[in-house]
Amino acid sequence: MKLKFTKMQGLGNDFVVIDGISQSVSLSLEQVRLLADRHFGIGCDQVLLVEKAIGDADFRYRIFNADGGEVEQCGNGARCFVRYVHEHGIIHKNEIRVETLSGLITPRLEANGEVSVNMGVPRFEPSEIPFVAEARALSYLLDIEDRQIEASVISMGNPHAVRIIQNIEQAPVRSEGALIECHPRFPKRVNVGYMQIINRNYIKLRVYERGAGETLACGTGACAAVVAGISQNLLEANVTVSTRGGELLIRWDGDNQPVWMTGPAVTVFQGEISL
Ligand SMILES: N[C@H](CCC[C@H](N)C(=O)O)C(=O)O
Repeated sequence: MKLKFTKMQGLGNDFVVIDGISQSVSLSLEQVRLLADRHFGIGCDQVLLVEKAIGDADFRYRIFNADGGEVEQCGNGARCFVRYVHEHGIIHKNEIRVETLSGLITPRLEANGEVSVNMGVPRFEPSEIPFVAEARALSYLLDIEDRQIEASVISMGNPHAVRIIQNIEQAPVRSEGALIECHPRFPKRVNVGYMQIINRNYIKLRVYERGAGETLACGTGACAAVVAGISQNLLEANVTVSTRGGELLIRWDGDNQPVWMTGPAVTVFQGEISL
């Protein structure tokens, strides 16, 4: 099967984007892993599939981690998605409605070239994450090897554990993140964010992503970290999130309000691969 693809990135979180509308695409777990492989394939953190909507939205947006697993949501990918369908002339309106496994999101191309996305309402009930816990709490203690660590647990459609740390450069992102990702209290595994609060409108964040490892940026991780900080009265409604790949603007007005994310989306190159 020959597949046309477009390589894109949002703050260094990189994607192979495939048009599943003009091409008939059916990807096995092994084929996704090959596309994502940085030595034997194209290389990316996630593979994004553009499909016709099932309902009355404009598109369906399918997301596969580098390990081949299909997941519910991807924030940086959503910005690249709207850039992709515009650049390929598939649609011309600036705000689009996109179905994901976790519900509808509305990415919007801004006049200044950035992209804003309504990422939906965060969820906190353990059963909605999913997370094994007696009751909902602002943070939880997890047994990791010979110690206990504290984390907030939030869903942005996909599951996130958020740790508050004092020094982002010394955060045990890969060693501890890998242990939390597969912790038995997360039946579907979890993305693990390490947040250093600089002030009430500025944080630094690193994320060990489920199914991809540490990435240069994680859009849903930025949303989850800001929600965790605001929920604990540590942050204001508008927060700049500094990631290793650059800055995201996140806004959340609390309670049942949606989280808004604004940031860049860049096309790197196009190509064709034989699978
Ligand atoms: N690794 C995530 C999916 C990609 C999320 C991330 N790339 C983003 O920008 O939100 C998960 O397994 O839920």
